[in-house]
Amino acid sequence: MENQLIKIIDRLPDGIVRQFLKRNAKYSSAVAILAAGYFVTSRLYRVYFGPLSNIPGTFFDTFFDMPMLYYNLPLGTRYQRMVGLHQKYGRIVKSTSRTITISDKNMIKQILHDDDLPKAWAYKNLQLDGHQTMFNTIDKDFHKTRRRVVSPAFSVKYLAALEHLMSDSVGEFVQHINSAVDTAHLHNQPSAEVDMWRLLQSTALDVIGATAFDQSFNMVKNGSHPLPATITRNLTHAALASATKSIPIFGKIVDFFIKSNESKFDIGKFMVGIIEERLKSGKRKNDILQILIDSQNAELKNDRLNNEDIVHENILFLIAGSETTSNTIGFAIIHLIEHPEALALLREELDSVYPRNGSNVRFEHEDLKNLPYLNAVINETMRIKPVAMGGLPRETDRDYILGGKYHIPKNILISAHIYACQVDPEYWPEPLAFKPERWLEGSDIPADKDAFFPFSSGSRNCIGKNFAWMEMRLLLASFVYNFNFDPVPESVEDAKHLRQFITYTIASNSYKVKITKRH
Ligand code: HEM
Repeated sequence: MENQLIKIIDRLPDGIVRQFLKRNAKYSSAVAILAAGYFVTSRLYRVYFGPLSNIPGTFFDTFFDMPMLYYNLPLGTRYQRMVGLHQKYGRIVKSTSRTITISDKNMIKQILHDDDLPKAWAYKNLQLDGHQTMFNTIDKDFHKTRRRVVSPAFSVKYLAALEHLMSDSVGEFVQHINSAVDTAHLHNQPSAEVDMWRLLQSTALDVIGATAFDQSFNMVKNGSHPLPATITRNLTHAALASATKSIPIFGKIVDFFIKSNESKFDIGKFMVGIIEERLKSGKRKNDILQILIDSQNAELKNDRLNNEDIVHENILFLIAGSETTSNTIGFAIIHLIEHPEALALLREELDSVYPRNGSNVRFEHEDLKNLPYLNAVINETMRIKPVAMGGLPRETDRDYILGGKYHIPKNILISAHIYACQVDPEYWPEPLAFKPERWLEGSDIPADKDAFFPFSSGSRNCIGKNFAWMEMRLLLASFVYNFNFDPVPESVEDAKHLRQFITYTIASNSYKVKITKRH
């Protein structure tokens, strides 16, 4: 041991430290042994007597406190491990010495709704250039003010005024598929092959562009736009940087890679251009941006959003409001393909409301919102394919009693694992089966709505919930009503490989279907 230590010291560059260590090699080895002993003892203490020692979990996780990246390899699969831990240890599990995850419906309600614990520190990693938004702030006062100012843009009444913008984008989506089928026929092919996953993403981006600042990105028409592409890239970089920053050299390499891959597109300039144009024109428009701009004349100073605040909130809407809805509808379509009996029931319902007369139908949300089977298909999809698959992390801001019996100290991260809760067999019979009928009145396997949190709960729940419902109903109804569809064989395979990156998605980001027109 002593000789080995001298060898190591010999490799160090000349200097006072090296000379000192060499002369005192004997003492140094004693110090090293003591340090190692301290490390092991303190970790063992943490496992068996630490603040979370009464919570079940693996010895390995608590002893080593492995960084998130370890379980995130291949990227986007951490949620699988957490689900596995819940299956093994139950509804409350320790995943590091300072983190627990819960899948008990009452505990989830307690932390998200009743006690409304603050969001965990990790959300700060999502603050692009350190800028706070309604989503990523962990400051409760900031959030309360920002949410109050933005809320009118998502009220049911205001959304009704935005419906025509949404419907225009959905109309483009239907038109795009119609043209693809016509082109296929011209080439003597019976059906068109369309990548639904990407087309839905493009449609959702067009919807959010049109409703957020009256400017569709024309993604469906043109296939790309630098703004959403840059935002996705920045976000992926932020997530990667946050997962690797605690690993010294690797973190630096990732940082270098990110800097050298930054997009040339200036999001701020693009967005400020739109805001300034609106202010200069003096014209009011019915979109989300107008509500944010109006805040600049608010009586209270804190209620006024400057241009930079508006840019960041709009970026947030693009992120939070696109893949969330498009992936949910993508998964709904996959489930309907796998369950032809459910597809037939949905078609029957839509056909009964809009009798087929050969002309193009423009769906009204007022007619769709109360359709039980349409709502059941979307709810059932959000139950087994929730957007927030990775969990919703909160942090204790005081010594805390969870579920009436677990003593949790301050500064512990508690993550609400909504997926594990939404497939818990005690709450949901046949938990992994896609059964829209559980959401229908009088069902013999009724949905346990208290164990269902797709939009979270409490003060930090999804502000875009009504927006999302309107868009998802319009999109799914239009597709199912107008088209027949079957997957291409590679896509059946693709759909088995899922990942949680920003949202829960298909790893290949692609799902191709063969489409024909229904009439
Ligand atoms: C199927 C669609 C959607 C689902 C399942 C969903 C789900 C969620 C969830 C679970 C949260 C809480 C996240 C957390 O605590 O970390 C959230 C927050 C949020 N969502 Fe959604 N979302 C959807 C669509 C949308 C849309 C369309 C928009 C906007 C146009 C939107 C905007 C937001 C915003 C701004 C927040 C932060 C709210 C706050 O902290 O006050 N979401 N969403």
